[in-house]
Amino acid sequence: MDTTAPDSGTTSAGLPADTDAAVRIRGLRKAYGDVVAVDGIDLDIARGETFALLGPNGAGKSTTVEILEGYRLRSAGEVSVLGIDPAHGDLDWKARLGIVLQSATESGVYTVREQLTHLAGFYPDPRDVDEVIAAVGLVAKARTRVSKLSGGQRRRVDVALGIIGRPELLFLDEPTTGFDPEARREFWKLIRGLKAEGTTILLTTHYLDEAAQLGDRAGIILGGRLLDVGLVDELGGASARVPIVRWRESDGTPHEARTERPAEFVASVVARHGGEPDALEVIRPSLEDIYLQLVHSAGAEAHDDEEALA
Ligand SMILES: Nc1ncnc2c1ncn2[C@@H]1O[C@H](COP(=O)(O)OP(=O)(O)OP(=O)(O)O)[C@@H](O)[C@H]1O
Repeated sequence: MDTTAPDSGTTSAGLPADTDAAVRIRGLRKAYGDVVAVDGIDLDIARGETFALLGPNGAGKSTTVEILEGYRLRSAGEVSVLGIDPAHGDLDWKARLGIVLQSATESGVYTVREQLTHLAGFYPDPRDVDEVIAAVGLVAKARTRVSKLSGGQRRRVDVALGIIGRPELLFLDEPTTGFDPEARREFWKLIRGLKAEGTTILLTTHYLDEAAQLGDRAGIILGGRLLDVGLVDELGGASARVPIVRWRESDGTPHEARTERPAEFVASVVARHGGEPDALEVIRPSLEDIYLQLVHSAGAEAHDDEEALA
């Protein structure tokens, strides 16, 4: 499986300066005592790309992302983020990153505007505070203390804090948790705008529709390993995307068939029924369907291997 971005060269030794790659990861491993959280990941993320890192709870997403952000030290492997090893990233390097962590903002005594103005002061070329407040939909709350905001509104403050410094690379760790559906769509618009400006984005999310909406490519991580990486529209390969026809027989039994020729198949079901079958639908598997399929079959394989060893 090729997990590297299509336009970046690979090397066997070291991590040469690669102007196209915002993130380069080779053989990344992280163990917490006996727990191996990340178990040999290779991945490139190209500049300007939006990459969605997906996987179940405990798969190793946050550990990987925190190593890239310089918050955690790796056990082994090589990593380069904007050309710098995050284990040795200085303040200039940090100023080029935007980070929206999983946990929400705590500094509740300041207003939204005060907090953003304060943080903007640390960056060489920050965005306009009021523009950012408008972009995250908090104009009406700009003078409100963060402690008085709802959970979803605080999350919007987190996103605002993550983008105020005009980052080259933005890390979004489950950014829309707690957002109402309209706010999520507004957030997607904001992210598309950042992408259009050339921002590289690494997104982790449990909302597969969000990954499908925003991601150019996605990777599925399970047990600390990358199970699959590809263009969002191609993940899982062609076989995972074969249309599904569902209908109910006259005795009420539900049926499902996968076919490359759904129209022909439906015609045969209609002919057999002598009319419209109950609850007929033709669907193309969504990213969520494909994700669940991949994660379940990898889980089943791991279980079979364990049984064979027992
Ligand atoms: N500080 C820590 N000490 C010990 N084990 C840890 C620590 N942080 C994470 N782990 C373990 O490492 C594994 C990967 O955790 P990680 O937080 O990276 O997963 P995740 O994919 O981000 O999960 P989630 O979707 O729940 O956020 C888990 O088994 C977790 O229990």
